[in-house]
Amino acid sequence: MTEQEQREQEQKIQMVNLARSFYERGYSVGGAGNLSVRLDDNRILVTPTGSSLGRLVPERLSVVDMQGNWISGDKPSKEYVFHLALYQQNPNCNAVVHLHSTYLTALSCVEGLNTDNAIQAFTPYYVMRVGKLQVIPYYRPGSPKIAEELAARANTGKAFLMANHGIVVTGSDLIDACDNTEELEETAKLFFTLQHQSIRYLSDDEVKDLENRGK
Ligand SMILES: O=C(CO)COP(=O)(O)O
Ligand SMILES: [Zn+2]
Repeated sequence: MTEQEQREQEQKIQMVNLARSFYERGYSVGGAGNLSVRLDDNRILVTPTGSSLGRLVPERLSVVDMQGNWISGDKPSKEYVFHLALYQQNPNCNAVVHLHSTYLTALSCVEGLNTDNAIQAFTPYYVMRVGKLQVIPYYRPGSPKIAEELAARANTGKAFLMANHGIVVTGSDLIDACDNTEELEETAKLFFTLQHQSIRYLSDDEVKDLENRGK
């Protein structure tokens, strides 16, 4: 096995393990959600369409090239087009997570969200990991319009709430994208938990101080 093949095998096993962990902790149900990661040679590893995140198999994960040609594995997720759009537009994006996780999906169904940032910061890690949560309009799952919306915003943030659908989060690698997603889901959970409280949001200065520090 070449070094590249070895690394690719490790990335496949990592995807299966992280996806199963999401599934086991209730972040995904049924066949919902999809993950992808950038491989060498302009190729993308993506979860197959219709697959449960709890039961992925390394050898069956799909590989597509940057033009969207299906190279190997099972048929790729119907959302692979929007995953590709993010990789094509943003060279720093190396992994993408899409989930219908409960609290973020609940938030995606709320009327009148601020589409520039659906959650104003009230905890530091939200700022440090994600920063802001833009909202893209509703399109049916698999619509090429989702890719257009994300391509236009690919360099403006890491997290995108898809109205009445779920969440898309990017990262520097798959672990980073998964950690960003978990932080965001937790933030949405806190947001609903605090619904009837008056929240002390972080001030602009407090947010700026965090933005300059990274995570
Ligand atoms: O979440 C999904 C669609 O938005 C799941 O689709 P796939 O099973 O094709 O990945
Ligand atoms: Zn979906």
